Amino acid sequence: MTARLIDGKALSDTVKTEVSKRVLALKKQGITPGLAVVLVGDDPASQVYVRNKAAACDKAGLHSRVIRLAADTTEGELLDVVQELNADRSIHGILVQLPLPAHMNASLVIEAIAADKDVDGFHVSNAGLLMTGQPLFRPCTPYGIMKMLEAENVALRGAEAVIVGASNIVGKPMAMLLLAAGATVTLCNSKTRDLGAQTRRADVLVVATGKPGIVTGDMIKPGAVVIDVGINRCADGRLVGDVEFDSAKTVAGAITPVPGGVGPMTIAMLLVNTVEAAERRAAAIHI
Ligand SMILES: Nc1nc2c(c(=O)[nH]1)N[C@@H](CN(C=O)c1ccc(C(=O)N[C@@H](CCC(=O)O)C(=O)O)cc1)CN2
Repeated sequence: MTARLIDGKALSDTVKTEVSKRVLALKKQGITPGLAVVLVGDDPASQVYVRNKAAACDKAGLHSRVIRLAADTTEGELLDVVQELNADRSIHGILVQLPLPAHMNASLVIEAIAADKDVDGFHVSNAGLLMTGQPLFRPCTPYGIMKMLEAENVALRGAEAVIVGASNIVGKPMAMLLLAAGATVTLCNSKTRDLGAQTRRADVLVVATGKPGIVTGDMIKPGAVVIDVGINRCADGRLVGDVEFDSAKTVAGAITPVPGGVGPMTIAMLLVNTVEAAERRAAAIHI
């Protein structure tokens, strides 16, 4: 058996085309959705992601503003930039690219972003709204995964969903979205005993640990849908996921590739959240 490939690149193009139609409708009302991306330091991967976010905005007709700050910027200086963006009417969405340099408290910075511009969905009030089933912004990676599962017609009601990795930006919000869709959710972490015993129960398996090859084919239930969130660069320059692709594809029913799976969907859903923020503001003006 060879698993069906879930093409995140193709689906992200479809989502971005939908976004550009919504942007056009807003422009007819005199509103151009604006996204501000703040990058602190010179992490090479973050630079690529930020460039790709700005390019995706330009292509879909959104206004983007990238603010690049030196690695030795103080937390206070960064908080001042965030406050300026909170007050800027041309900006509907703000994100601070993670990871931040070690001398900064990421939670403090995220909490400084106005919750109604927090298009990453990381602010505590947005995490709370998601947890209580009234999401304002769904975090982009889990939101993109839900879109992929929907596009693949994966039945989630009553399904066993196992998530490996309990981060605030992927694992925990993923658990909330799958739970809301009716799945029975198991959230594994680095202390989980006998990880394979958990993953082998999964109809839907999401792996987001940053550990290349942590899940191998023998840890997957035959026919399962496997979503690989990991993006790890090997010494030879190749990108690999957290799932050992060659052994997994012989067992899974469907699997996301790396690259070309979850990553492109993260950026597409960021555009969706930004347009939603602009639409909400437009609706508030017209009430
Ligand atoms: N503020 C945020 N920081 C980070 C987030 C986030 O959602 N918000 N997620 C990740 C990084 N990330 C977006 O920022 C991201 C990662 C990967 C991709 C992507 O398209 N990957 C490509 C491969 C790209 C490459 O060549 O390196 C793929 O998988 O096909 C997009 C966005 C951490 N930080």
